Amino acid sequence: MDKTAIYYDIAYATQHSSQKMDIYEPSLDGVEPGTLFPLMVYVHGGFWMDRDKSDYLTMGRYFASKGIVVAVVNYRLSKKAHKVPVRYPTHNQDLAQAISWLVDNQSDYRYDSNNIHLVGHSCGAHMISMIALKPTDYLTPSSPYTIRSCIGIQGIYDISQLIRDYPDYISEIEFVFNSSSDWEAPQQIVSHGRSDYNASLKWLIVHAPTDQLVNPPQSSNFVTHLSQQCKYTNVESFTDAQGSHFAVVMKLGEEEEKSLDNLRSAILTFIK
Ligand SMILES: N[C@@H](CC(=O)c1ccccc1NC=O)C(=O)O
Repeated sequence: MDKTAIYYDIAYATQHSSQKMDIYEPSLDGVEPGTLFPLMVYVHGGFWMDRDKSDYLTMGRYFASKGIVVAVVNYRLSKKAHKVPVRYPTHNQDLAQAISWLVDNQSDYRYDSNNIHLVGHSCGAHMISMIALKPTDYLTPSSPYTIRSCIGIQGIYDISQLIRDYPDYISEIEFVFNSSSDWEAPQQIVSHGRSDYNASLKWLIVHAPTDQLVNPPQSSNFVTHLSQQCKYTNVESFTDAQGSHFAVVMKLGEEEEKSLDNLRSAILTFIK
């Protein structure tokens, strides 16, 4: 029996109804009292404008069944229908508020806020990387914390390059940004060095060669940037995953999806 406890719709801020997350807590059966689990913060993709935490229910349950607390975060989305536009970098600021909330409220849950792992898919990988490279620009918790690793999956890291490679995307994501200067150098993530807050931060950069929506050089170039410009010494690239841009993460928690066994175990080994 799956004894994962799921806490739905926990509000981490009060400016907007999207500022909520679902927290999956592993069963405490057979676990020594006082044990603190690692915390995975999962950030969904959807081009900063679509999708929802509820798509990741099986993924949350899966990693919780392996002894990880999982927080699947929603953030304000840039919707064309919004009267007051939500624009970049609001998404990053919401994610930062979620992480800060998790650090400050750790005593209510069973995770260790010195053992945080950020996982982001597609634009979510861009979001976690922005925060991990410049944590003090974003994070404001009042308690100590350590982000130990970042796992980017089918990530966007270089928006200018993405638009050069897929010119049609500009009309889709234009309204996410105030202007192109939001993503041109020097604001570009690939122009950022690291801040020296956490030199031992580990990176796992995952990209399936079968991704048709975001091309794998986004990831391989970011790996080079992290090692050469940022001088991170623990950067791993993982390309042994099969599936479309979204299938890789939507099916990640389905154990019957054998083609994702390698990725599941790579992530577990990386976090543990
Ligand atoms: N908004 C659309 C498309 C989308 O998200 C997307 C399309 C091309 C490349 C990357 C995408 N998403 C990244 O977060 C969707 O949710 O499927």
